[in-house]
Amino acid sequence: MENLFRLADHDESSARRCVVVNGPVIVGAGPSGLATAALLRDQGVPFVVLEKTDCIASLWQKRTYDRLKLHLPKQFCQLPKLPFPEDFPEYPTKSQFIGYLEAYARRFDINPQFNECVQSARYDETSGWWHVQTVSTAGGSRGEVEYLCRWLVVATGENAECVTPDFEGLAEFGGDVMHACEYKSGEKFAEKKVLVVGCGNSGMELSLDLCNHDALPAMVIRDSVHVLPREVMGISTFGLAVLLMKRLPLWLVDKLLLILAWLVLGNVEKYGLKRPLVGPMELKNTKGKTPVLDIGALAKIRSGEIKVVPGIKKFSPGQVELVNGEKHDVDSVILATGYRSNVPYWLKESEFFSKEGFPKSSFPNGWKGNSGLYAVGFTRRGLCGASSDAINIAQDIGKEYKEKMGQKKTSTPTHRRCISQY
Ligand SMILES: Cc1cc2nc3c(=O)[nH]c(=O)nc-3n(C[C@H](O)[C@H](O)[C@H](O)COP(=O)(O)OP(=O)(O)OC[C@H]3O[C@@H](n4cnc5c(N)ncnc54)[C@H](O)[C@@H]3O)c2cc1C
Ligand SMILES: NC(=O)C1=CN([C@@H]2O[C@H](COP(=O)(O)OP(=O)(O)OC[C@H]3O[C@@H](n4cnc5c(N)ncnc54)[C@H](OP(=O)(O)O)[C@@H]3O)[C@@H](O)[C@H]2O)C=CC1
Ligand SMILES: O=C(O)C(=O)Cc1c[nH]c2ccccc12
Repeated sequence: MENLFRLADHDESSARRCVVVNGPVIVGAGPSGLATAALLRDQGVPFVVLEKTDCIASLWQKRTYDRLKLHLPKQFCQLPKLPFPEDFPEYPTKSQFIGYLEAYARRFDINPQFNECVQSARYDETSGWWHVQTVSTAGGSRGEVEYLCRWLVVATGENAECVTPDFEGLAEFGGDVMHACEYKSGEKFAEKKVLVVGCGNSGMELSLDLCNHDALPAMVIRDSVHVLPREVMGISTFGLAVLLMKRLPLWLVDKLLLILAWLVLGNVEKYGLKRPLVGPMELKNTKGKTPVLDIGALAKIRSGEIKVVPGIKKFSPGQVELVNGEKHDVDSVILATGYRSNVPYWLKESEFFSKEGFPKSSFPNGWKGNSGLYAVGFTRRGLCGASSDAINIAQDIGKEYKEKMGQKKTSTPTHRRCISQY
């Protein structure tokens, strides 16, 4: 805590504390927050990382399934300043990636304040300080803390909250219902009829995992989806797309990807996988909708082991009714219906962030707002987008921090609850 001036209330055991941070507060200890912290550490800028769970990279540690692997080649997923170990495979496993992130935090001496959930953050124009309020998520009563800082880095991620649509009759369905983020393995679903709602990478990979555990999955595709092979003749489709995008217009890259997909996968529309009218990379860039990088689900769809069904009309006890009128018996439902940002719940700001909780300016301009506000990891470009933001942010804050340090001592905030300092 060498980087904090702690301003305690009347006594240490009191429920409210006020902490002045001589540097940025980073909200979230996922890959984005860690990358930003590492680059700040490298420049000698002090910071505090606030994390609502009890570990780093909670999405990866607590909210993903056992057999998950990165689906982009490793060179697109490593964070700045520390490459993956040489013996990592092309597509690292979840546990390898978590091990790498743990080592990353250790290497850059990043020690987040765990179990502190940011509930509100607002900028005080008069004083020029951000007021960041947290509440303890640990058992017991460590109480609430207010952090005061000049810079606020939002690193809470694009996947902070689960999207769980409100289907008619779901409350009466009676079987197991879970979101994809709670799914660990298909083991307990053997011989069960499982309805997987959604056909993004989660829906596809969970359906495949269910098949591999002898379950009977049916996957809901309510509209359309781009499925691409993860590799073409041993070359990563994503890597190829990145290379092509440097030289060719997006529409042409998309045309080439779709030709390749057709050559490798054939016509997937006959299995119910209607392609969107907009190309895969354009759709990712404009709507954030990630194309599916197939790791084997398509073969199971072809063989009929994964059934494809249209949108849901409603549920009834033990059954689902689809928009085409068909009714199916179902044992369990897995909602692979995506995620959303949680920024609108806590950040009191509407100039830089949209009401959906994403920066209004698109990549590469969405990392810096006004009054010392920053966003890392909201580019819809996965881990490589997060690294790019982190580099920009750390450079910018580093420069300002050094300027401020060069000036005369800046005023400490006057705040009614901040009565002492050390
Ligand atoms: C299943 C899955 C697989 C993926 N695979 C890939 C891949 O292979 N390659 C790739 O490039 N991208 C992938 N992604 C994209 C993913 O967004 C990134 O991998 C990465 O986790 C993003 O990092 P982040 O730090 O921005 O967000 P997160 O990893 O979500 O971290 C945000 C952190 O902020 C914390 N937090 C949230 N709200 C608060 C709050 N109010 N107060 C305090 N703390 C808070 C959370 O607990 C969390 O620890 C995948 C996503 C998912 C869901
Ligand atoms: N191995 C890996 O690296 C993996 C990576 N990921 C990544 O995680 C992120 C999140 O992926 P994912 O969880 O798949 O979320 P997505 O947002 O990509 O997909 C959500 C899916 O749910 C569907 N859906 C939403 N609401 C409904 C509804 N009411 N009825 C029927 N369908 C509905 C959507 O359909 P529609 O398109 O019509 O809205 C879409 O098919 C992505 O970036 C993905 O690439 C995920 C899994 C594995
Ligand atoms: O896996 C994800 O969620 C990503 O965001 C990684 C990613 C960024 N750009 C893409 C384009 C095609 C497929 C995956 C990605």
